[in-house]
Amino acid sequence: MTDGHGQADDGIEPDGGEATTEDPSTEMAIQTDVSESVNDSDYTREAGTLVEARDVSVYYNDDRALNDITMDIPENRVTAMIGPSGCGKSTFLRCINRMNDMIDAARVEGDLLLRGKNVYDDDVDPVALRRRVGMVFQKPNPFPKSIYDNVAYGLEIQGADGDYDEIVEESLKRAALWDEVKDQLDESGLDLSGGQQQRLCIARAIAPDPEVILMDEPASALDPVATSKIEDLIDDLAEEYTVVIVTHNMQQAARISDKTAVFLTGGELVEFDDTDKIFENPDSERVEDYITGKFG
Ligand SMILES: Nc1ncnc2c1ncn2[C@@H]1O[C@H](COP(=O)(O)OP(=O)(O)OP(=O)(O)O)[C@@H](O)[C@H]1O
Repeated sequence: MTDGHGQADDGIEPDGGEATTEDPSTEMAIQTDVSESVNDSDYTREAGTLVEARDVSVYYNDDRALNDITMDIPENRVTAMIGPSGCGKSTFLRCINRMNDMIDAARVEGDLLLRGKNVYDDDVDPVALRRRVGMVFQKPNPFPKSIYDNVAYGLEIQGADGDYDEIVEESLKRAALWDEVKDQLDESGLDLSGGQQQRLCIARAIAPDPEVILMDEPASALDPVATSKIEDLIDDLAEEYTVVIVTHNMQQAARISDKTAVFLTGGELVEFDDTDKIFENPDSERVEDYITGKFG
């Protein structure tokens, strides 16, 4: 994000310190698991849809950042959100796991349903929700802890059951990092390369076994080789998870996503469709102009 709401390097303090919207320790605080209540279905929905936005608007104080967004995000697919800077992509992403709750000025209107349950209902615990909706940020933000502890940390503070060694190994494998780090699990996560750190953060997001993984420009701080690994990984992840990714890179959206949502100035969702359709034959002239680089 480029609008002054900060990167995680000033907020990641697993043993204390101020929480930010990009601080994974915030998401992982010990809470009673109310995931059952999130699963209760109050709504009918289209088969294959995991996340539904219904007339979602977001305001920061009096300024509207998102304008009546309605869209269905399919399960086990990669959905990309593209659009010019400031059009509300990150704001929308943060609606899905209620990270906007941490921004005092933010107010969300409308319904945001996960498996048919409005995540903004009073009986939904945002921290339990964030175990089901993991998040990976633009800049890799591992904890200043060992590789092992980076992945196990969230499990520990949640008091999660299970064999942590097994979960750590499995998460690192799913994040395509295991082979590179299996002999150095006790070494600091901060000593890894940027691309490895980002895959470590993905392993950390996977460890609690979420249903959705939100990614906010996960490769924009990485070199082309590391970016390519992350893109391959995203493709693999979609076999098990629903991935929603914000990217500034249109080629990346075209390469990795099944669906693309185009947000334009004013926080408007102008078109949402199969990625091929958006890039080859969009309905909206404004989308065509954006895709072809006429503005934005
Ligand atoms: N914490 C905040 N407080 C006040 N305004 C905010 C905050 N976060 C975002 N905004 C405003 O909301 C609008 C949408 O911002 P958002 O970061 O969601 O856009 P974006 O499309 O993700 O942008 P970028 O591509 O630059 O990251 C912008 O006008 C931005 O200035």
